[in-house]
Amino acid sequence: MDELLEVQGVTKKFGSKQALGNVSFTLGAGRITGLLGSNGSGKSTLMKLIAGLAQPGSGRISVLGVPIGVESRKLVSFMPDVPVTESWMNVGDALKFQRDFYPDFDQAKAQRMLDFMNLRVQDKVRTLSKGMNERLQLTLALSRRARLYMLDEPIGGVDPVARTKILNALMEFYEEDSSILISTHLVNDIERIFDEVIFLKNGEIVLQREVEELRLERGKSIDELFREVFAEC
Ligand SMILES: Nc1ncnc2c1ncn2[C@@H]1O[C@H](COP(=O)(O)OP(=O)(O)OP(=O)(O)O)[C@@H](O)[C@H]1O
Repeated sequence: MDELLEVQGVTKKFGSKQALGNVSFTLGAGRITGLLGSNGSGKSTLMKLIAGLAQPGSGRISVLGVPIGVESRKLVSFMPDVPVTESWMNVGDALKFQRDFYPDFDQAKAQRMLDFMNLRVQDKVRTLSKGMNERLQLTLALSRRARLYMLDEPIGGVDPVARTKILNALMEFYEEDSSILISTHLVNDIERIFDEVIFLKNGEIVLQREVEELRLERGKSIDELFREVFAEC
C-alpha cells in the first residue's frame, strides 16, 4: 500500500445541491498538497468526509487502506475552518482537552509550538486575536502524531504577517513521513509550500499535478493558473 489517502468515486449532496460529484484522487506520503477552489467548490465538505465527520452519498475513502471510521480517525488530524476550542478556555485548557481526547497528542511538541507561536498557556481563548487563534488551532492539530493532517483555510482572514508566521510554523513542525492537505483560496501566499495541487471546481476535480511540473509546463505561478481556472466563479 503506497497511497496514504485514497478517495474513489465520492459524491455528496445536501438536499438537491450536489456538493461533490464523483471525486477520485490519491495522495502519497510525505507530501504537502494544496486543495484549491473558490468559495463553495466543496473543499470543506471533502475534508469533513475524509475526517469521518460526515458520510458520502456514494464512493469509498481510505487512509493507509483503513476505511473511514473510528480507526481512520487515529491516522487523521483535522483543523476545521471553525475553532475547536470553547470561549471559556485558556490555551492550557485547550491543550488539555486535546490531550484527553487524543492519546497521540505530543505535549512536548505542543509546548515547542506554543513558544514558536508566542502563545502562553494562561492566555484566554476569547481574548486572542483571529491570527493568534489560528495559531492555537494549528498547534492543536499539528501536535497530534498523525499520518495525514488536514487544515481547512489555516490562513483565512489573517493579515500577511500572521500568514507568514503560520506558514513558517507549518514548515518547522511538519513531520516528513506524514502528509498535509491544505485547503485555501489565498493561493499566492501559500503556494511556495506545496508539492502538489488539486483544483476543485463545482465539486469536481479539474486538475491534480505536481507544482514544479505545472510551473514549468505552463510558465505561470499556481496563483495565476488558479485565477484563470476560477475566473468566472
Ligand atoms: N451542511 C450543509 N447544508 C447545505 N449545504 C451545504 C452544507 N455544507 C455545504 N453545503 C453546500 O455545499 C457546497 C460546498 O460547500 P463547502 O463548504 O464544502 O465549500 P468550500 O469550498 O469549503 O467553500 P468556502 O471556501 O467558502 O469555505 C456549497 O454550495 C455549500 O453551500
